[in-house]
Amino acid sequence: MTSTPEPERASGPAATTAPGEPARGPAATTAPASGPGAATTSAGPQPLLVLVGPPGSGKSTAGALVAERLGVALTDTDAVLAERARRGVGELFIDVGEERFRELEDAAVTEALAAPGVLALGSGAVEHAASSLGRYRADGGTVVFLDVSLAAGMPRVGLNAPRSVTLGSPRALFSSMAAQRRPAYESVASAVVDTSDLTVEQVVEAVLAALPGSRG
Ligand SMILES: Nc1ncnc2c1ncn2[C@@H]1O[C@H](COP(=O)(O)OP(=O)(O)OP(=O)(O)O)[C@@H](O)[C@H]1O
Ligand SMILES: O=C(O)C1=C[C@@H](O)[C@@H](O)[C@H](O)C1
Ligand SMILES: [Mg+2]
Repeated sequence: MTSTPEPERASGPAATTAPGEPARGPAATTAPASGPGAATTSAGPQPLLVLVGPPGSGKSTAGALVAERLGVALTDTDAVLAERARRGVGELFIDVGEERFRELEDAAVTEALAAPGVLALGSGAVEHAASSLGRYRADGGTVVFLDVSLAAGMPRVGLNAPRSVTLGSPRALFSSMAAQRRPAYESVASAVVDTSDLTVEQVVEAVLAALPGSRG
């Protein structure tokens, strides 16, 4: 049976060291894949944890550092799709259209949920992936919803430019997309980390604290 307990809300860690330079544009899968990363169930290997959340919440950046701390590989489904398509995900999305993009993304998510390490999902993947993430959690997996406020997220994704009269407001688009997806993020999450006022290093600590058996 799928159990979906209420997500814990992790409060920010009290003291942190200065953050390292956040990683940008991670490869689809970063080494190493050894060490404690091979969470395995009777159904086979699965990631130690999965990160979901809106653009700019830090899934790729914090995910790479969490994977490094755990000594395991990071799989980033956006990077997998970009590598396979030999172009950026934004470009792929426009070239093939959303329906085909989601098919490719669903396949990448299914594969990644059967591999060890840390998994960062594309922001839009969660709506299609809810049932597979439910099974992953029922098998003991950890899904962390990295949340971010509009005010903190917009500058991170470079969408804080003034409103364009012809194209409309990126802020309004970001806001309505985030609101539409929030229930999906919340429903799949075993823990929530609000990253709005946290450094990347604090986010990493909060994510590590959400792992079962953590003393954080
Ligand atoms: N806690 C943080 N504080 C400040 N900046 C951050 C934080 N987390 C991430 N960033 C910065 O925000 C930008 C976006 O981060 P990142 O690409 O990791 O987000 P994402 O959740 O993977 O987004 P997307 O859904 O678009 O892939 C990067 O420039 C990153 O350095
Ligand atoms: O928000 C979205 O729908 C998307 C976000 C990116 O992470 C990519 O997964 C893709 O560009 C779609
Ligand atoms: Mg990302």
